Amino acid sequence: MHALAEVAYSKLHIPLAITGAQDFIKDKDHLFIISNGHPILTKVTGAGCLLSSVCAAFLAISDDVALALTDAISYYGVAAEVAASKQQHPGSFQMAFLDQLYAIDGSVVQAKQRIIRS
Ligand SMILES: Nc1ncnc2c1ncn2[C@@H]1O[C@H](COP(=O)(O)OP(=O)(O)OP(=O)(O)O)[C@@H](O)[C@H]1O
Ligand SMILES: Cc1ncsc1CCO
Repeated sequence: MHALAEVAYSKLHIPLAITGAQDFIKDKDHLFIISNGHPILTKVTGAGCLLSSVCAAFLAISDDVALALTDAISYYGVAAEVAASKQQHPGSFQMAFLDQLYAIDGSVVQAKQRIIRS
């Protein structure tokens, strides 16, 4: 994935995000690697589509695409972790996740986010 991010950026020359167990955000100056989230997200249809919408919301209020994507994806992953600590089955998790996207604030995200900058 790290190599894919580098190759994709070298061809496209636009900021990009590749999501999965780890998330890679690449632009001209930065590579951010996020290790938040939870495997149960793969059991919920639309988790990637909803993340795209969350990214759009963060991008709408930021001048820096890579930083906005990093903030959006780490927030999303932290919300999933908190929700998964409360609900372990996909249907209940989906509701708990939506609740945590509403409930968590910046201090929770800052305390739990795992981001490597390189
Ligand atoms: N194994 C995992 N562990 C932790 N987080 C994960 C895992 N897999 C996906 N995620 C998280 O789930 C979210 C959605 O990413 P994912 O790569 O699953 O999207 P997608 O494949 O495009 O989704 P969709 O199935 O909706 O098309 C991201 O925030 C990502 O970090
Ligand atoms: C293809 C598709 N249809 C509903 S959700 C989804 C995946 C995007 O998250």
